Amino acid sequence: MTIWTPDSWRKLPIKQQPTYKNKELLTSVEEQIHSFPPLVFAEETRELYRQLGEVSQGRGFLLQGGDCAESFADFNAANIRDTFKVMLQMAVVLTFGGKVPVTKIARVAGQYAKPRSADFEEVDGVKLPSYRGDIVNSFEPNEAAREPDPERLITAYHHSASTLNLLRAFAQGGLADLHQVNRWNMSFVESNPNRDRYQALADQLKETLDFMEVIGLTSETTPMIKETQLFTSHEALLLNYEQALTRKDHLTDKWYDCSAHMVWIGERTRQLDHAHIEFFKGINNPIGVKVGPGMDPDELIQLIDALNPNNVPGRLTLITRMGADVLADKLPALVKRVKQEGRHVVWSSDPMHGNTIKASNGYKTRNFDSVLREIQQFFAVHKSEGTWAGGVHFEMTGQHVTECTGGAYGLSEEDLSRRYKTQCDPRLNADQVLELAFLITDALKDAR
Ligand SMILES: O=C[C@H](O)[C@H](O)COP(=O)(O)O
Ligand SMILES: C=C(OP(=O)(O)O)C(=O)O
Ligand SMILES: [Mn+2]
Repeated sequence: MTIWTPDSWRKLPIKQQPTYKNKELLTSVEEQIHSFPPLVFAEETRELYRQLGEVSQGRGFLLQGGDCAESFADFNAANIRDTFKVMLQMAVVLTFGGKVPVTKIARVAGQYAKPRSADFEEVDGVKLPSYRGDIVNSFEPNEAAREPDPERLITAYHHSASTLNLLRAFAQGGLADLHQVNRWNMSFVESNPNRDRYQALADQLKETLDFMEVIGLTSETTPMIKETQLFTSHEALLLNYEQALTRKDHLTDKWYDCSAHMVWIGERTRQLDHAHIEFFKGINNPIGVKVGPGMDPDELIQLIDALNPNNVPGRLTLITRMGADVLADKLPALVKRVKQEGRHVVWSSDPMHGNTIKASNGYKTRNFDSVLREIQQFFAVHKSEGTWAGGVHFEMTGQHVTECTGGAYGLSEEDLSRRYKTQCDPRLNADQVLELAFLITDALKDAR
């Protein structure tokens, strides 16, 4: 048996890594990042681990969401604030409507690296190396911009640090006040074409807050009303970056990847004998793995054995991304087997990545109804298997983009060109994703 070290992954095959021309510069960048402060503190990560342990036992629900790919160009206070706001709005709806504590993890402050289906892509008739996320190369459609640049690792680190700094300030500094979140939700409901479906829940929430106020549970007397906790996460794709931020925690003498509270392995890099699985074995963060339609029950058990050999609740989140038409066929066997073997996992549904389509006008998109259908089926499967549908994982933004079709405003394929801003996959906009939160509360309440 080999001994795990933060760099033991380097001996194994690895997919989806950029090829840098300047290796010396790369090494020097890795050393610099290694000397930088960690982005998160191990103790916060342990708190998330504990909460996910509760989720795995059916006593909580996980809400994870954010950009497919954060971008350096969109790095500003308004974007960070709007992501924070919409996460909170959804969490309040799910907590109140589903009557269950909600753990919030954003895809933020480090979600910069993208695995791609192909090494090359065609932009306006020109064949170019694929864009692999701002931490690797530039979205600009020209050959020079697409060259992987090691300095981008440092830029990504600094952007992540300031993003996290602002998120922490928002979480503790008053922006998370429940009364405020409720006002945002009321205004969402009032202007929504489907307001009749959402009004009752919004009214009940308002009445509850009013009642709490009357009996003295106010923002002044009750810190829980005005503060919140938002954890960070990203796909830990570039293992050199993750290694540079992996630190030994002196309280416990254990290794933590301090680039985010939670990190996950993508669908394209979860081969059992490859580098990503090796790296994840040794870090003590709560971790996730994407599980696509190609997964079979034996392989899943081997994956769980590798990543959570001691079967600790909270350690492992399985993020299923099957596609609305495939889920009913593929998920039950996986869920049955994991249950039969008594493995503690958080089952979370990513209803985005199995439902990506190309619109007739060429845009990569997803339809609101397919997304909703995948989530509903996810709940239905867990209901019939007697397991807990533990969470949802969205690609979303607080911005009013037009990247996914459908929703209350009936976005059509023709609307996509109006505000199609994503640098990778299409995100649900603030209205669409909040609508989903309202629409899944019944399934959540029923599951409970
Ligand atoms: O976010 C996920 C992947 O990076 C993305 O879906 C890949 O997209 P592609 O198939 O266009 O490469
Ligand atoms: C790359 C992603 O997903 P998957 O690995 O499931 O394709 C993603 O979450 O952006
Ligand atoms: Mn994506």
